[in-house]
Amino acid sequence: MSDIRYKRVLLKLSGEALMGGQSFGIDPAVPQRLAEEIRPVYEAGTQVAIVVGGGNIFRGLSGAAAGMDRAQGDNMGMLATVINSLSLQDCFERNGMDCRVMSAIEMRQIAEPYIRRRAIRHLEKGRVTIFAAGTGNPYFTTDTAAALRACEVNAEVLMKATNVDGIYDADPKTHPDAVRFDTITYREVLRRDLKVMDSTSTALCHDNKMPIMVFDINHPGVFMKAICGESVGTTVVEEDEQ
Ligand SMILES: Nc1ncnc2c1ncn2[C@@H]1O[C@H](COP(=O)(O)OP(=O)(O)OP(=O)(O)O)[C@@H](O)[C@H]1O
Ligand SMILES: O=c1ccn([C@@H]2O[C@H](COP(=O)(O)O)[C@@H](O)[C@H]2O)c(=O)[nH]1
Repeated sequence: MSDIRYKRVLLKLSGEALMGGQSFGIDPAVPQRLAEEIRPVYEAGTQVAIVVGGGNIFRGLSGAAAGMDRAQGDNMGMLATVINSLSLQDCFERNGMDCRVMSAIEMRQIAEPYIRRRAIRHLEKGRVTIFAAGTGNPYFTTDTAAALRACEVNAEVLMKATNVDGIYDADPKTHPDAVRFDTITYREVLRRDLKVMDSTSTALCHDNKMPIMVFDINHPGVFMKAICGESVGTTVVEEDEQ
């Protein structure tokens, strides 16, 4: 294995991936596998911040499509991310990792409130630090929360761990002939309207020079490879880096 390249990263985990083989909720085997994926990185001393999605439980847009008030649905979606965060914390702790959950929406009995300086302190002490409840605002996504928190805690890279092995020229789930990029610029992701991340999160990363990597978390060892700077999916870069 090559040397560790990144000392502090923000890992965005798909909520949908937590379902495993189920159609809803959390398959306990998935947090366990994630713990096994993250532990070598934790033990190697890389500081790991995490944002997890909520798509396995609720998305505000789906609620709105069914006639619900959008902001109300988004609040439910943010609470879904808290459930996922607590599930991950429980599993990570059982796997010997120190872990804290910080919520963008105050719920002090079950999670610390998100305070940027405290978050950085947790990371400096080597605790896996999970940022729950998205940005705390409706009309956003956890991808945008991940971009925001990555910038706030001075992460070196935003790693989007998902169910696809990178960014394609079309959604590979609906276009089996789609072609994967090894690298692509932020502008190109936005221009082509590629949906692997929402445009707000891509723009935020671009404006703040936050590198993005997208890879398939279902490949064992992929997180450590990414931490070592190996090419494991797609990297989003500036024009002059291509
Ligand atoms: N051009 C593209 N390249 C790669 N994936 C794409 C593209 N367009 C759409 N996708 C889809 O984006 C999804 C990746 O994001 P993910 O499932 O992590 O979604 P999310 O909304 O961030 O997660 P969550 O489940 O937490 O709500 C894949 O399911 C993939 O099918
Ligand atoms: O800042 C945020 C983040 C999320 N939401 C709501 O939560 C769900 C789940 O997040 P995903 O990114 O889709 O996994 C999302 O659909 C929004 O409804 C939010 O309102 N604000």
